[in-house]
Amino acid sequence: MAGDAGELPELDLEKYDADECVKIICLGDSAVGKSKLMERFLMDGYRPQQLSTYALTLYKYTTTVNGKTILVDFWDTAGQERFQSMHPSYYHKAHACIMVFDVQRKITYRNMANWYKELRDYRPEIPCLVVANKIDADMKVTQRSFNFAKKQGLPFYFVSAADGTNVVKVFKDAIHRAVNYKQNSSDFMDEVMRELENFELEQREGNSERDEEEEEEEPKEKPGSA
Ligand SMILES: Nc1nc2c(ncn2[C@@H]2O[C@H](COP(=O)(O)OP(=O)(O)OP(=O)(O)O)[C@@H](O)[C@H]2O)c(=O)[nH]1
Ligand SMILES: [Mg+2]
Repeated sequence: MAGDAGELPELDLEKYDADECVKIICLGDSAVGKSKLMERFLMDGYRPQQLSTYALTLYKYTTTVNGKTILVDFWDTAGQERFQSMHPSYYHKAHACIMVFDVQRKITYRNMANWYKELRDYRPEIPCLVVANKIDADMKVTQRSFNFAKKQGLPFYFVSAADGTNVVKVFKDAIHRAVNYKQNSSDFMDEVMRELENFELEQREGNSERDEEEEEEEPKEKPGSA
């Protein structure tokens, strides 16, 4: 299950040979294009027709930031309109959030405030990026001002999952912000998590050094003892 992977980042780090692991979540009403944006970024593709995401989809992606290998867990979920809010575990240990609305549907923009409130209840300080999707349907919308992001002091992007406009930029910015947040956050629980991860890393490194020493120290067979 996806949740298990989120709870065992140290195993993932080894498996993917990564230095750091970050979790990025996506929020927004149903059908605003969350899954399509991920599809566009991760697969560089876009299939026009697709069912809603059923529950939770977890995508793994590795990249390099400042010379370090970063494993990114992208969490995509579905049908928020149907559920109104997300399960707390969705927010758990997230390092950045991409909030999406559909420029063609006003209600999805108005609901940004609700999503943002819920996000802040769980993750008061993580970077949040606001994304206005589907600009390909009517380029004139980019002349309009959507003040929600500005009011909250959040970065804002006009994008299109359909033709790819700004998609890579949003995701790259989100990854950089997530890594930066993870390394420098002053949120108390994050600091505790960071200490724990460092402690586990040190222990693992200690163990593997000891294993190597033990291998070297294996008694050599005495000549003629066989
Ligand atoms: N024109 C246009 N249509 C888009 C764009 N992005 C998504 N769509 C369409 O919008 C619909 C919903 O996209 P999804 O990515 O499934 O939306 P979602 O936010 O993941 O929806 P849920 O999984 O139900 O929460 C699909 O029919 C897409 O083809 C876009 O950039 N432009
Ligand atoms: Mg979806």
